[in-house]
Amino acid sequence: MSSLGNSNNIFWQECPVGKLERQKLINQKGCVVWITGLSGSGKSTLAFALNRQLYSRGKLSYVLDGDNLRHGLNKDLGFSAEDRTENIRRVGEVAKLFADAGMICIASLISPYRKDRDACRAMLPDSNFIEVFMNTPLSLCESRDAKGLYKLARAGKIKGFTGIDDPYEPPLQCEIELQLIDGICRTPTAMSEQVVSYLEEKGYLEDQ
Ligand SMILES: Nc1ncnc2c1ncn2[C@@H]1O[C@H](COP(=O)(O)OS(=O)(=O)O)[C@@H](OP(=O)(O)O)[C@H]1O
Ligand SMILES: Nc1ncnc2c1ncn2[C@@H]1O[C@H](COP(=O)(O)OP(=O)(O)O)[C@@H](O)[C@H]1O
Repeated sequence: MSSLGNSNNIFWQECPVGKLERQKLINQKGCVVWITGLSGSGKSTLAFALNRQLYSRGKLSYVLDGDNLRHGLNKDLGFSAEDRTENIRRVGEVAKLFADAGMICIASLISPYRKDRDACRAMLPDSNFIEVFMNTPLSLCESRDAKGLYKLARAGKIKGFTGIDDPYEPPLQCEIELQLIDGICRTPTAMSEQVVSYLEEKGYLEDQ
């Protein structure tokens, strides 16, 4: 390829050590676990619980959390539709690199637009994109209000807050949906175990 996007005269350089070799070396299979949901739905909590459980099993994972990435890589982005799309695109590209390195990459971002999540899925070969939908009702997210942002959004002090005056498009089809059972939210550990079981079932935790 000699031209791509805004860069001209660039050529893909094939690395002599491939993904399969890297996976064999670290004995795991690279993939992306993409956690989407409203603010306060429990994305970061699940991401960190999963990170810990995988670590305990000797599997290396790394969390790309929306809040944290906005302190660095994405510090130039706000919350307009365009900026959110660019935010998700960049994190999708980074997650793809982590998965290519052989890591289990856990991305936890609101990622409110379906087309942006689907674009990230399309970046990953061989269905190595596992979308986890935190289907926590807005009323519960708002009652938690861990950062006080819903209160500010309701008071009109934050404009364009997801779920209040900005859209959230739930997945139409996702690999895992985590929701209340009989109106009760399960523990982060229980939710994380469900994700680990899925990874196990699909062979992501098998020795390579
Ligand atoms: N307007 C608005 N809407 C939604 N969220 C807001 C907004 N302003 C600030 N925040 C804080 O930013 C965190 C979400 O960042 P993300 O990068 O995950 O958002 S997005 O995927 O680009 O929509 C989100 O963190 P989480 O609560 O962890 O989801 C909020 O703390
Ligand atoms: N499974 C859960 N059960 C009870 N409380 C939870 C659970 N998951 C998250 N929380 C609490 O909800 C709040 C928001 O969680 P957080 O992981 O920060 O959500 P998000 O990353 O989606 O904004 C935190 O105070 C957290 O302790």
